[in-house]
Amino acid sequence: MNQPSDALDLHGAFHVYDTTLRDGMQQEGLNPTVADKLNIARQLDDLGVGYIEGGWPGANPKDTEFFRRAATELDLKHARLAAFGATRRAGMQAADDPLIAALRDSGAGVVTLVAKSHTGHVAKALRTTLEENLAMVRDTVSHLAAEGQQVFLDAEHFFDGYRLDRSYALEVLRTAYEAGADVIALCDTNGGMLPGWVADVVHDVVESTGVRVGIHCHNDTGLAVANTLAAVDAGATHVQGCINGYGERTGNADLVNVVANLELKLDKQVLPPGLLQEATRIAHAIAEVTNVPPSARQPYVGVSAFAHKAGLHASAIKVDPDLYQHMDPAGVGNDMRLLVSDMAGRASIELKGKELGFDLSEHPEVVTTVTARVKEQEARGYTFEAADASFELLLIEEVEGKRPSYFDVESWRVITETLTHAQPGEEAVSEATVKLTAAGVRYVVTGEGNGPVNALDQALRSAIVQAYPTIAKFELIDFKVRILDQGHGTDAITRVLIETSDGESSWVTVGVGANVIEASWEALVDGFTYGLVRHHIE
Ligand SMILES: CC(=O)SCCNC(=O)CCNC(=O)[C@H](O)C(C)(C)COP(=O)(O)OP(=O)(O)OC[C@H]1O[C@@H](n2cnc3c(N)ncnc32)[C@H](O)[C@@H]1OP(=O)(O)O
Ligand SMILES: CC(=O)C(=O)O
Repeated sequence: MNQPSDALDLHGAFHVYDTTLRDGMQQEGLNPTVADKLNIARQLDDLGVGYIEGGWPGANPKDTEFFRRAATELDLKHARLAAFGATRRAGMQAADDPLIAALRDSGAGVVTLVAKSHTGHVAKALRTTLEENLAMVRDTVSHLAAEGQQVFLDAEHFFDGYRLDRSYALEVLRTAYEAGADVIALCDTNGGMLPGWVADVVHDVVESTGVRVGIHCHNDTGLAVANTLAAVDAGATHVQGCINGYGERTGNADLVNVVANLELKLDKQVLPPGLLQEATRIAHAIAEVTNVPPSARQPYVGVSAFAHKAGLHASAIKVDPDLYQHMDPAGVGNDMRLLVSDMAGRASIELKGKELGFDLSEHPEVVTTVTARVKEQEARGYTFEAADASFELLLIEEVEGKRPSYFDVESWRVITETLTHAQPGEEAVSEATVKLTAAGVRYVVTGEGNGPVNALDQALRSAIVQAYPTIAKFELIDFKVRILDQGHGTDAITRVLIETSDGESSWVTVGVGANVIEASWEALVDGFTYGLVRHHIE
C-alpha cells in the first residue's frame, strides 16, 4: 500500500477522517463486497480526505481481506488508511489478544481504538473495574504505538459518560494521551447531544487535558453536522463522518456537509485545494456502489439542492442567481436547475427555455402561452418537473408552431389473455396491434408482451423502427403509475411517467388519462418522439 508521507500530508493541521467503510457500513441494508470497499476507498481518496477507516480487521473475514488487498491494490494519493478495533479484552495483555494482533498485522499505518469512557458501560458492557478499563486503554495504546502505528482513540459514549462522571471520563482521555494516542475523538455514540452541550464539553476537555480532540457524531437528533461544527468551534481539530451520512441507526455526520461548511462558510481549507468541487460526483458515485439511491434533498450534493420551483424565485434568479442561493453550486460540483410546474411564472419558463437552448427573451407571447398551458395541464394531472422531455415537446410546439411528429397513428388496441387453468409458466400474455404511417409508409404491426404497455411498446417500436432505425437503441427503463383522485377507485384519473434510455442518457415523459393504458400510450409516444428529436432525426 502506497501511503502518503507526512511531508505530503496536506491536512496535518486539521484531520478529515472518513469512517464510511466502518461506521457507514453499520447502516441497515449496507453490505459491500471487498471490491466495493476498495472502490469506495479510491473515491474517498479522490475527495482528498486525510484518513480512511477501512474496517475492523480480525472481526470478520471481509474486513481482514480488505486490508490484505489494500496493501497491494490501493495507491492512495491523499489519505492514510486506518484500521479500527477495540482495546484489548479485560484480564489479558494486549500483546496476547488476537484482535489486537489483527490490528497490528493489518498493514495500516493508523489504528483507531474504541475505548469505554463511561463508568456505566465499563460496569455493564465490559463487566470489569474502572482500573482495569484504564489498564486496557494504556496497555493497548502503548503496545500499538511501540509497534510503530499512529494511534487514535475513539472515546465511546464520551458525552454521556462525562455527564455521569466527568473526572473518570477525563482520566480515560489522559491515560490514552500519555500512552501515545495522537488524537482522542469524543464520540456522541447515542447521538443525543445538542450543539451547545457539545461545545461546552469540548471546550472543557481542551482546556483541562490539553489532548488533541476529535469529534464523532451520530445523527439521532438530526444535528450531527451542527454538533461537529460546534466541536470544531470549541477546539476540535479532527472531524469524523461518513459520505452521504451513512451509519448505524440514523447515520453519522455527513462528511461532505461538514467539510463544505468548514471550507465555504468558515473559511478553513481542510481538503486539498479544488477537491471539494468533486464532492457531488463522488457522493453519487459512492451511492452507486452502495446501491442506496442518493437523497435528492441532501444539502450541497443532492439533485434538488439548487433546484428552483417557485415563480418568484425564478424571477429574481433571472437577475442574479445569488438572490435565492446560499452559494455557487459549482463550489461542490453541483448545478442549478429550474423546475417547471404550476408554481412557475414567466421567468421560470424563460430560464428553463434557456437551459434547454431556447432564447425566449424576444418572444414574450410564447412565454405567456407556455406558462398558461403548463398551469392548465398540471391542473389536469400532468407534472412537468418530473417530465422534462414532455415539457420540451410542449415548448417546441409553441416556439415552432407545431409539435414534432414522426408518425401518424391511425389506431391501436391491446388485449390480455389469461388461461383459466394456467399451469406454472403459463402467465397472462398481452397482444397489441398498432396501425400508423411513418415516412409515407403505412404499417399494421402486432406486438406481444408480458403486460399491455410492454405489448404496445413492442408493436410501436417494430412499426417505426423501419422508418427510423435509431429507435432500436431506445429502451423503456422505468414506468411509474400514480392514481390522482384517490377515492374514485378503479375509475380514477391516472398519471404515468415513462423513462426512456438510448444507452447513454435518459428522459422522462408523462401521460394522463382516465384509462391507465391510454395514459401509458401518450407517455410512450412522447418518449419515442422526444428521443428522435434528441437524436436530431429529420
Ligand atoms: C460504537 C461502535 O460502533 S463501535 C464498533 C462496533 N462494531 C462492531 O461491533 C462490528 C464488529 N464486531 C464484531 O464482529 C464482533 O462484535 C467482535 C468480533 C468484535 C467481537 O465478537 P465476540 O467475541 O463474539 O463478542 P460480542 O460481540 O458478543 O461482545 C463484544 C465483547 O467485546 C467487549 N468489548 C466491548 N467494547 C470493548 C472495548 N472498547 N474494549 C474491549 N472490549 C470491549 C464486550 O465486553 C464483549 O466482551 P465478552 O465477549 O467478554 O462479553
Ligand atoms: C466509535 C463509534 O463509532 C461511536 O462511538 O459511535
